[in-house]
Amino acid sequence: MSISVQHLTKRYGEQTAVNDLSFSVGQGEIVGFLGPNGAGKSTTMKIITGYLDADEGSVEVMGRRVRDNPLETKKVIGYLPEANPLYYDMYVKEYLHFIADVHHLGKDTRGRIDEAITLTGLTPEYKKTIGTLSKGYKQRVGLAAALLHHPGVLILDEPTSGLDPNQIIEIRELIRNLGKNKTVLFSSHILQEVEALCDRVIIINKGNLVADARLAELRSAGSGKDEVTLVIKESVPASVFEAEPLIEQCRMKGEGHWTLTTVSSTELKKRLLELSLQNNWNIVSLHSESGSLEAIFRSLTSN
Ligand SMILES: Nc1ncnc2c1ncn2[C@@H]1O[C@H](COP(=O)(O)OP(=O)(O)OP(=O)(O)O)[C@@H](O)[C@H]1O
Repeated sequence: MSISVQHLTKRYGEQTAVNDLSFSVGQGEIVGFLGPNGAGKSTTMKIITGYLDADEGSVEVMGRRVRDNPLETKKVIGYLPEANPLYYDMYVKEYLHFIADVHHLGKDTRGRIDEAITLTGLTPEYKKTIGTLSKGYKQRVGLAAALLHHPGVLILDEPTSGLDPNQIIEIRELIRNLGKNKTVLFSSHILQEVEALCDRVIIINKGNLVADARLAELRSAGSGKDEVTLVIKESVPASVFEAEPLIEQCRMKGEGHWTLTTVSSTELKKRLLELSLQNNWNIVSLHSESGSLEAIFRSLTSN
């Protein structure tokens, strides 16, 4: 196993941020680490990378126990923290030199920097100071810094957060390429991204593991529940849907925009058409989806 997390618990004062969490990631896997805000993802990643100590449990990365060998483990891990701390006054190459020195890369420094710049697509921008780069390029600098020492494991905390759609696609491609010969654990709130990049997901909620499965397994496990999206021009109270036996859960996503969970989308759509006739609703759209990652994520993390 590249990463093995065993019974990890981390408390901040009274709050348990990570609770008896266990999972492992095999060599060469790209695994998505999901959970709502505050679920404990960053805390777990900081413990895996040796930047934070756990209260209980243990972590091994490529056979090294993180707590016993923090320096040794840092050599095999490339970490992109959520905040991506960078020195904005430094030139890109200057910063990468600084990181290379931290890793004692010695005579390999130049070659490694050029390689990381090429790999992360920084070539057109590397002559600038970091502070003048766009957010997407700053993220590439963080990734280049994480790659310099040729780590076998990459831990990326929300690598595409705050980027525009083009940058998201570019960074995603980059992660996909890096994942060809590295183990990658990355956190994200973008479920399509997770679907595009990985076969397996680990989902936590309030510090607890709620799913650790291949996407295909999750989808078939969740396929007993369908989601129907109804958009109507009229504004109606939730009680209209709550009174319907076919509807297990209703959520308003916007004025007249409803997401309804049911065991039978076919039956529910028929019923919604009846309701729209009875109440003179103007339907803008009515469609269903079964076993979407979004629906599964919500059902696992909604308490
Ligand atoms: N240094 C700290 N001191 C006290 N509480 C903390 C600290 N760091 C995190 N927490 C709390 O621990 C919980 C888990 O936080 P964490 O940042 O690990 O969640 P997350 O899943 O990464 O969230 P997000 O998706 O919003 O980044 C949160 O309730 C957070 O407020």
